[in-house]
Amino acid sequence: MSKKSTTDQEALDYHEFPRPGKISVEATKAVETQKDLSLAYTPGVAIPCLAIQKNPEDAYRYTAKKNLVAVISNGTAVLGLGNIGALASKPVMEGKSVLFKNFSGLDCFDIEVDTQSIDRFCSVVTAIAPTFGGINLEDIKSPECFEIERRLVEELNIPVMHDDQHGTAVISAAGIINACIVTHRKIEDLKIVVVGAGAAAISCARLYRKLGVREIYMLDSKGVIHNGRSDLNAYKREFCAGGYMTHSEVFECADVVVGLSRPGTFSVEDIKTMANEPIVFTLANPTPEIFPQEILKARPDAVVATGRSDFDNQVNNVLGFPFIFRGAMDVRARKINDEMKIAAAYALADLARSEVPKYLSELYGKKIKFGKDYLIPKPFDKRLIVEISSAVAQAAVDSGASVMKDFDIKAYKKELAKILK
Ligand SMILES: NC(=O)C1=CN([C@@H]2O[C@H](COP(=O)(O)OP(=O)(O)OC[C@H]3O[C@@H](n4cnc5c(N)ncnc54)[C@H](OP(=O)(O)O)[C@@H]3O)[C@@H](O)[C@H]2O)C=CC1
Ligand SMILES: CC(=O)C(=O)O
Ligand SMILES: [Mg+2]
Repeated sequence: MSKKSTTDQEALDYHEFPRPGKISVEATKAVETQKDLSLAYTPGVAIPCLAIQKNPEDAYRYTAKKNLVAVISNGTAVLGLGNIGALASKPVMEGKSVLFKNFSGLDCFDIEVDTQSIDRFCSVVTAIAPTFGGINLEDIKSPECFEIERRLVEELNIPVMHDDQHGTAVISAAGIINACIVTHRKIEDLKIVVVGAGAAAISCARLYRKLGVREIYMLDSKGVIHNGRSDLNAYKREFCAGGYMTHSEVFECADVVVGLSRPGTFSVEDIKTMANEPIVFTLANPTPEIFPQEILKARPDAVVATGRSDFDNQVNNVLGFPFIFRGAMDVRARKINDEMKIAAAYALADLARSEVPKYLSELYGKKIKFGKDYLIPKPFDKRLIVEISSAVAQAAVDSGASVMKDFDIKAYKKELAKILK
């Protein structure tokens, strides 16, 4: 497969024509007569306003809040492109909005906030939060993203999740669970190298530990993170290797490498020294740390995944955020906790191991079957919304993140199945 599956001009044309951008707003009520206008606007609109003033819960009844997510970025870590600014991040945020709508039926506004100050960013998000039923933070650089998410989760009573952290953690965890099955490994025996020590890397490594992984080495732009370094923030310090180790040493006999950094941060020479059937996830976007064909040339026994849509095994948070928010919002969870993330990871892994519907094989032009080249479901799998959102909703109810009474997962699954019909 060539390194470039689409041309730059195709990408620009897609975004420009037939009208600029990727999203629009649609009305859900008719406003065609004087009577409609009197109901939708003044005087009729005053009635739900006053109802909501009296009982804020009524916002979920009379407005679009229940089904509306905000994708919010300050453009400081856009894909792997770096700090390109709020405005330049807009195509990515519009893209996430489209994916919310198409894959989970959630409506979405993208909001680009032009500030690098944690205080200012949090006060903007807090101020606009009443509009939304959930807030997906996106492409905010580390370490600021950790403090931003912590504060907003604490302050707001709707689900807030930094997608690059937790979406990525859930999907890569699902990929690792299934790669272990394919290569006959136990998760608790894995030696994992995480290349990158930013938003995605730290949260992925935290989730791997929660799944039972004991041996994790992390690298940042200065090398291996170890006790002897004095330049580490508190988040990186969680992943200190005991003593000094070289870059090459951590790769020796490693079972898994997860790249969450930028192109070229590790090499095929590193992969050559890994264990048999190495699990190699090169997840930097848009350009992976190493392209799959180079990995497979050096190590034909490798199990490989990227974050991109044009290769097999797309380990990308698109498999997470639409469904995690759908499940969390439908049961009015106040938070997205670890139980919900772990439930999502196992549900994703399980789904990949079940028989693949014919329409997916037709869409991808080949027979798709669980194995080395199909570790993780395809984004167009219509069962994702049913299986992942229901697992998340059930975990929210079981863990107390939602106080919903009488949650009926069977009935909920039936409702979910109707969304993409
Ligand atoms: N597939 C997917 O679903 C996702 C992929 N990603 C991708 O992961 C990458 C990182 O994203 P994110 O965590 O948000 O960004 P951050 O800016 O938070 O983190 C980037 C990290 O890369 C590290 N890095 C840079 N150069 C090197 C190097 N030579 N060796 C080792 N580490 C290095 C940085 O080190 P330092 O701390 O020293 O600066 C930093 O820790 C991006 O390419 C992004 O597209 C992110 C989310 C989802
Ligand atoms: C996929 C994604 O969110 C990223 O690369 O930043
Ligand atoms: Mg992102």
